[in-house]
Amino acid sequence: MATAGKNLSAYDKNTIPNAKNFRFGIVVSEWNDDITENLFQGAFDVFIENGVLKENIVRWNVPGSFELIYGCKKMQESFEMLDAIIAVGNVIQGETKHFDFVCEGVTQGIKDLNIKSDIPVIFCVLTDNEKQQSIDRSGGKHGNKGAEAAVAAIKMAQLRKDAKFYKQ
Ligand SMILES: Nc1c(NC[C@H](O)[C@H](O)[C@H](O)CO)[nH]c(=O)[nH]c1=O
Ligand SMILES: CC(=O)[C@@H](O)COP(=O)(O)O
Repeated sequence: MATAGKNLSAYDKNTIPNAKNFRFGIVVSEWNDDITENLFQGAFDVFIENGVLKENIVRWNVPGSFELIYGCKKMQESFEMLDAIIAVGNVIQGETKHFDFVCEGVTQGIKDLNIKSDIPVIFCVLTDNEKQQSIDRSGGKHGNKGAEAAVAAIKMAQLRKDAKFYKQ
């Protein structure tokens, strides 16, 4: 189902573990900050709704989505107690192929971070053909991708915790 068929902000609280003991990082791209700020707020609000303490949410900013890779890597290295990180960005097609390279680079880079580190990085990067699509997915008619990312972060933090338990 495409995004157009669902509300990105909708989730069943009964399927979400209580997150009061989890600690999260959010790395936010400053490109298209009118969009990325809404994505950040969507994620932040879902964390608070599910019991995360404000002092357990760390935010860093980076210039653009391509820098999310390095920013998330350094956050993994700097805060080993984090349970998950969300990478927040918004890439919008321009006149050239730069869009393709930024999107592919960020996608592969964040994938690599998930392989190399024990702290999961959630992909909250909108890769849109036009601005209206970004507006629609950052608190508009299709909900907020940031909310969806926070739900994923909580679920992955719980999976990571369960995996450590079974490894004992
Ligand atoms: N055009 C967009 C960019 N471009 C900038 C790159 O992300 C990067 O910061 C630059 O190439 C320097 O390394 N970034 C976005 O996040 N969104 C865009 O639409
Ligand atoms: C994704 C981009 O870097 C892009 O928005 C830049 O625009 P352009 O391709 O017109 O240089």
